[in-house]
Amino acid sequence: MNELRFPNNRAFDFTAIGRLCIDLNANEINRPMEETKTFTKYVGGSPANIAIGMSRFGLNTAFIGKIADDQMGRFIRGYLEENRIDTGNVVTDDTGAVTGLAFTEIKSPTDCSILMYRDNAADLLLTPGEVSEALIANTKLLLISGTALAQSPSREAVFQALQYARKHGTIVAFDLDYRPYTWKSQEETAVYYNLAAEKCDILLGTREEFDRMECFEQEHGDTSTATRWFNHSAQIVIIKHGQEGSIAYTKDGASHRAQSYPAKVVKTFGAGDAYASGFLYGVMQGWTLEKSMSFGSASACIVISSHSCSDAMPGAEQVHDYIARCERGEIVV
Ligand SMILES: Nc1ncnc2c1ncn2[C@@H]1O[C@H](COP(=O)(O)OP(=O)(O)O)[C@@H](O)[C@H]1O
Ligand SMILES: O=C(O)C[C@@H](O)[C@H](O)C(=O)COP(=O)(O)O
Repeated sequence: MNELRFPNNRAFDFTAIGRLCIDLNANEINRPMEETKTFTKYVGGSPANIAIGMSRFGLNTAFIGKIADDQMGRFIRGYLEENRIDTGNVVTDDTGAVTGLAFTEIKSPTDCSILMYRDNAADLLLTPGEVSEALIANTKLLLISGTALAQSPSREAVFQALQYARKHGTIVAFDLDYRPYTWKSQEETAVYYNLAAEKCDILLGTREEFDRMECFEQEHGDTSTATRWFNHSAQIVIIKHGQEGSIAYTKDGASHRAQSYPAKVVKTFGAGDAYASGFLYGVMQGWTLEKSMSFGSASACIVISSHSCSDAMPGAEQVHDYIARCERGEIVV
């Protein structure tokens, strides 16, 4: 059973902290990057995608992050505002840092990769002093994301946000979102991931991401992962297994396995972000874990059947409709 109690009477349902970037998704799909000539620009960055998803579900959403003082940074701010996300805590960098870029290569629906350009990226320059205690105190659910832990000062900014969340009883979800870029070593990654994860109420990651975080542990496996984090603050641990679905554990010892829905896949990236927003939305509505996981899984299908991640984030009606169509056998792959 889900024992989480979200605080009442807060202006914001959801706040995400971390990366605001640009995705440049290949227009000529099903071919390698060497043969790709044109791209479509979207707002990207895993926490940005999740925040956009939450806002499309109708939640009052805010973002804490840092953008470059350039055309890309202004594009990101404008897109968040168009999507009714509060940008009062999105700071503009004044050091000449740039916007992180993710060029996506779509070789086939199952063979996708990302070429990241993240030298001197503005998002990693967020400082602890730029994290608003008032906003976190006025938020029901805070999302942190692993990549922001990769470098100072954004690493300290996330720990400061965690401290404010604990102080004010704000629930924290941690999407492990491990990206090899910007981390220096496996040990560094594991140490900071562990320090953050032990302070969080909900953990979401793929099996590979949990393995990386738990590289100092002897035992690897979904059950031992869940037990380990329940000895800290976690109430819910979700382990995602791609097309094989996902498994959720709750602190009372229950677990639930969700199958994925059929999808006409264009590209695989964006699945995790859409799943996270769908699942967290469900949990915030007080739905059962089963229903929340199904909603996340269907939301993931909608995004992987589309060209973008952020722009394709669905509204709630669209997700309910997708589930209904799957149940009627209308989506055949
Ligand atoms: N090929 C697929 N077909 C249908 N659903 C998928 C597929 N890949 C992923 N999903 C859904 O998205 C969820 C998250 O995907 P996963 O690949 O595990 O995460 P990430 O994108 O973070 O690596 C899965 O639990 C599943 O419900
Ligand atoms: O997170 C990024 O910087 C890139 C994302 O915007 C990108 O679209 C993506 O890879 C999403 O990945 P996933 O949801 O973890 O599959």
